[in-house]
Amino acid sequence: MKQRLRTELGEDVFQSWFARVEFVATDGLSVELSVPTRFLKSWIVSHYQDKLIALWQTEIASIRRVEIAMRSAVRLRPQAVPAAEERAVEAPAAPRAAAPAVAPAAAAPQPLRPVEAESAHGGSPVDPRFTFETFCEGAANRVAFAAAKAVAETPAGRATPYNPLYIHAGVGRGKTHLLHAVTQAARRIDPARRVVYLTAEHFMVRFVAALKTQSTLAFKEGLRDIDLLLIDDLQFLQGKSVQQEFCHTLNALIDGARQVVVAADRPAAELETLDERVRSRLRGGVAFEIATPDLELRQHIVLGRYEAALRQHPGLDIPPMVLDYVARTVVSNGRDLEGALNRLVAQWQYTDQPVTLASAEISLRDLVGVREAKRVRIEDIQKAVSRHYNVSKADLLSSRRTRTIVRPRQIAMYLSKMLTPRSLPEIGRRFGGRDHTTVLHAVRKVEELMAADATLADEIELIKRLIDE
Ligand SMILES: Nc1ncnc2c1ncn2[C@@H]1O[C@H](COP(=O)(O)OP(=O)(O)OP(=O)(O)O)[C@@H](O)[C@H]1O
Repeated sequence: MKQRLRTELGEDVFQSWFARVEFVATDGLSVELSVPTRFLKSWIVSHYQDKLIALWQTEIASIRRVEIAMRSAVRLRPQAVPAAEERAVEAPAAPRAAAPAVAPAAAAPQPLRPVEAESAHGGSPVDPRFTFETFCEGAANRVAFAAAKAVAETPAGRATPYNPLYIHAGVGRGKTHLLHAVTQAARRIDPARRVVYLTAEHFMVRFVAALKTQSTLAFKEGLRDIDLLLIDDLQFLQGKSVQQEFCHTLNALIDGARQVVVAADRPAAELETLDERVRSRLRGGVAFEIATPDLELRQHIVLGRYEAALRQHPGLDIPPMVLDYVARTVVSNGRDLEGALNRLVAQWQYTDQPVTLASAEISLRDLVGVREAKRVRIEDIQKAVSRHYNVSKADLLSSRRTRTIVRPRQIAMYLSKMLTPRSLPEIGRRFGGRDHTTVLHAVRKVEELMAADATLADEIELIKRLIDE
């Protein structure tokens, strides 16, 4: 993989950013890599995440995410990473390199620590910088924010009326930030309250480990004996037995008036691979969406980040006009805003050139105006294709082999593979229980036809547009 990166990116870029990246593990869905410094992590995440995913997918098609951990943050490390030490490894001898690298989150004026390692409560690590104080409130997240605060402030042994509280939003809009904030505030307000924050992946890993060591009873009891359980990235909870166990845990906690908070990237009803019992239990609670940030919230986030960066680099100088430009043009989410600011700080830090509107325009080219892609569902594709070709959805899913139906069906399968993250077997299931090889054949066939027939290619483009609308 390193060799491919080197070829794709060139020796210089590879040496600057990837020479010290190490492979840690993969579970087929995500790949974990590690890097030695926070800055390197933030840089790779904001600049190369998609490229890494695409490269890994050429090796393992099911890969959906690449996660980058800091090597030293994986294990318990009680005190701050000395920023200067980070810089010493990081900085390609540059005029402003004496200043510390910008933190990826809106740091409060406190010593920066790496993500808190596995907590004493046995949960996943939480980032000490993700607090209510560093979370910017706005129209997009006001209700979720208020509900999250109410959860944190509710005394042990009681639950809010939002139980489970289900928070959903597209990438980078602050779900994890909010869950970490609840976790930390709840522990601070009442240290006796048993609070456990777990990513769905961590939940799975624990469960599988408990199965291996035949300690599932201890695992179950451990989870049912807590006051507040927060589960992040629920969309990654895979596997029948693990979902059943999660369902039992949900039932036991909610029925016992213990609070549960769940975050995911889409509404519960759309978590198609999730056990129906879990979905229905989640629907029994209250769901709030965090919407895309409006201009006011984006300005707020940019200023919060800038102030945090200023505390680290007292000489930092990014003109207000440029900050405003970032807030006005990077419209997708908090993560991209953070990435944009990190880039400008790095530009200031390493180039010795003033940050101007013109230079910002160049360095933020790929972030400007990017809107979050609409999540497309297989049903939307089936609907658009049946409308366009005037065949019924039942025909698309049927085993009829008439040419007028086979072609639209193949096109619908092709679009499902192109526009959704669903796997070939799953698409097959959603098209009347077909085998994954049938879907693969459809994808190849449509690609072949499109290459030979420009009219068909245009037609498919048109259907895509209809789906987007
Ligand atoms: N309202 C906000 N105020 C301050 N920071 C924010 C806000 N929204 C997002 N961010 C910042 O953007 C970054 C991404 O947020 P976070 O990781 O919480 O997103 P997420 O919704 O969990 O995304 P994903 O689903 O990709 O994990 C974080 O650094 C977070 O601090």
